[in-house]
Amino acid sequence: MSTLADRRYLKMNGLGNEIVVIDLRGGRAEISPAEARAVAGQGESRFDQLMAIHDPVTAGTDARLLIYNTDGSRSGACGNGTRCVAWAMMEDAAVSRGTIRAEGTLALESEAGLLEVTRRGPLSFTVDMGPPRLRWDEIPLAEPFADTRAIELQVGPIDDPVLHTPSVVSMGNPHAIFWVEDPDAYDLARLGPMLENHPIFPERANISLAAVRSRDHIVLRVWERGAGLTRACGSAACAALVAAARKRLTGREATVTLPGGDLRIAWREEDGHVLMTGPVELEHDGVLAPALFSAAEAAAG
Ligand SMILES: N[C@@H](CCC[C@H](N)C(=O)O)C(=O)O
Repeated sequence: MSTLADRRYLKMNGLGNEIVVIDLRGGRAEISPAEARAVAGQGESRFDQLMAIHDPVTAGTDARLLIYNTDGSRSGACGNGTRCVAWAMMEDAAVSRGTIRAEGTLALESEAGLLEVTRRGPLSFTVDMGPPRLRWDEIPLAEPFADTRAIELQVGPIDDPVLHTPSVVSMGNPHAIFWVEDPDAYDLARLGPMLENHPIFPERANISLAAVRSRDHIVLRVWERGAGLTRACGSAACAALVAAARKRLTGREATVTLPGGDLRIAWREEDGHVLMTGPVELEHDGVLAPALFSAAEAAAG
């Protein structure tokens, strides 16, 4: 029987980015890709990202996060999900273990590094997403590019020239940002899978269409690696602000408007860290039914 069967979960969202939070502290095993897909495949526990809270490894941190996409793959970062985890660890009676906190910070380790989260209000959090990675081999790309503000991409079947010169940024996960006049004018459900799996991205990439409306306003739509079209992606919003500031299209602070709403992003001058502020919402809590996992176990042999 899966270690996830009968386990409590929280269904949350960050600007409509669907997040499931599961507490696996107490030495519980990591979730397998098949288990993640089994949870994602159910109506009630459907997610864009599953955030698994594990025991901390590094002294001085509060927890370690493992982040799963709908297709069972893992990601180093998830901005919207990290805010949801912080809410659960400060506010949910079970996950907070009786230490409900109306304010304060949490230090969360992800596979991409340390994420510090500060509570701003009952449903509002700021995540310090750390510095962006801008070198071609940090993103990573399959071949060297001296300047990642714009790379030349060979995309045979796409004839729109603006879709051949994305900016690329890693926020702990790979992002390609295509600069367009109107993100809604493109069929992102068709372009997304083609660009996500382009051979220049050996670890695939999150694909954004971005329009700069003013020095402090970007409009964004995102096709997420491993999850598809989502209503918001926090790390993509951070990547878009960094890329826009590097191209001198905006300053170092902007509101990023996604289909699910607004995030405020700041690229701090002093230490180069990117700060993301936005809301969370609890939709329901539930218990994962053992039956969810029989198919996953059968498939895993
Ligand atoms: N929605 C997330 C990012 C999710 C991770 C992504 N799909 C990946 O595989 O890198 C966010 O809010 O940052």
